[in-house]
Amino acid sequence: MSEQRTIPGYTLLRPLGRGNTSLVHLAAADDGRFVALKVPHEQTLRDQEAAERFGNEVRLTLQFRHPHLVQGFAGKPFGTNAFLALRYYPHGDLNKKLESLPGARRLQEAEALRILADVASALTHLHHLGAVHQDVKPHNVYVHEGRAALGDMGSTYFTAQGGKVSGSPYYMAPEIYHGESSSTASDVYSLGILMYELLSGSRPYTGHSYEELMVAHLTRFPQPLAHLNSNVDRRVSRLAEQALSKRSAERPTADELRRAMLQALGETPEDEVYDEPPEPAAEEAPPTRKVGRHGPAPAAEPAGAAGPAALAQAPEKSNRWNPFKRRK
Ligand SMILES: Nc1ncnc2c1ncn2[C@@H]1O[C@H](COP(=O)(O)OP(=O)(O)OP(=O)(O)O)[C@@H](O)[C@H]1O
Repeated sequence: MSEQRTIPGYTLLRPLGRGNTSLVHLAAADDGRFVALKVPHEQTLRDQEAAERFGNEVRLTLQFRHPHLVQGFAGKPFGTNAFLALRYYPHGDLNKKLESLPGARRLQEAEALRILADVASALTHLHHLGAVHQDVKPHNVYVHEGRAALGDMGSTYFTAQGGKVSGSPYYMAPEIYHGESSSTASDVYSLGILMYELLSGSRPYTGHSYEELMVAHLTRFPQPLAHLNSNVDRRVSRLAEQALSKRSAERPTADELRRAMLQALGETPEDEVYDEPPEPAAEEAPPTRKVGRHGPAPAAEPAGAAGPAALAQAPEKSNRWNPFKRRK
């Protein structure tokens, strides 16, 4: 069973949680460090699209460095020993935290603003690098001592290179429901939903099915945040509403949201500092594929294309591995 696999260099201590793609264990690395060790399910390794998604998460998590992105220490993108060693968050993800709150899923105002500012900071960084996260939601936010980090790079892609459109129905922007490309503005929409959720205690759009949620995102308008929580800073409330604009061009940037949240916390926002040069442009920029976890099934892999096993053998800098490159 995948759950029993051993990963050289780590001692598995106990399971932390199970997702669709992987089982996550608390593990001790040989250097003594505790990590959250993600090990893909056997099923994930057998399914080409799922395996590539895991490989994508490993590569990008190890590539990005930012105080508000979950840090990756080591990993192997493909093969039977595939894994990803991440910074361990003892309290788990933000969704768990919200579920454990008595009564409404509502945090203290300052705590919510700090988490949101940190997530906006992570998105500002990714967007600066030309990347779109595509899965901003409480399940993918980790909090320790009041500070948040955004995780799960499985669906992340560089816009210059294209990627599969994806998202989670409660947080997905109207253009994605329409089958259009995602963009940095789609991440801002998801962040807008998260702002509503954390600052009002409930999501702006609910539904019992994908279709109900789609209708809500495409046709309804949320109540002003200030009506749901009169304590919310006016500018934050207005920007949250703008972040949920049906038209992506009318949404603010992640950096505008970050600045507004910090100002609401009584701070003077500083510019984000970028140590990392932006990713060099791809030699070829294929159009975004309009498929994904919530879209139509992707086209079958043509014979002869490099599969996960072949890609696992590829050297780090080889042109053979590029999760965003369109396979002909
Ligand atoms: N760095 C971490 N520290 C502590 N717990 C973690 C960490 N990463 C993941 N977990 C826990 O493990 C569980 C599964 O993680 P996650 O949802 O990322 O799995 P996944 O299978 O990769 O995701 P998906 O379901 O989106 O494919 C979650 O409940 C989460 O709380």
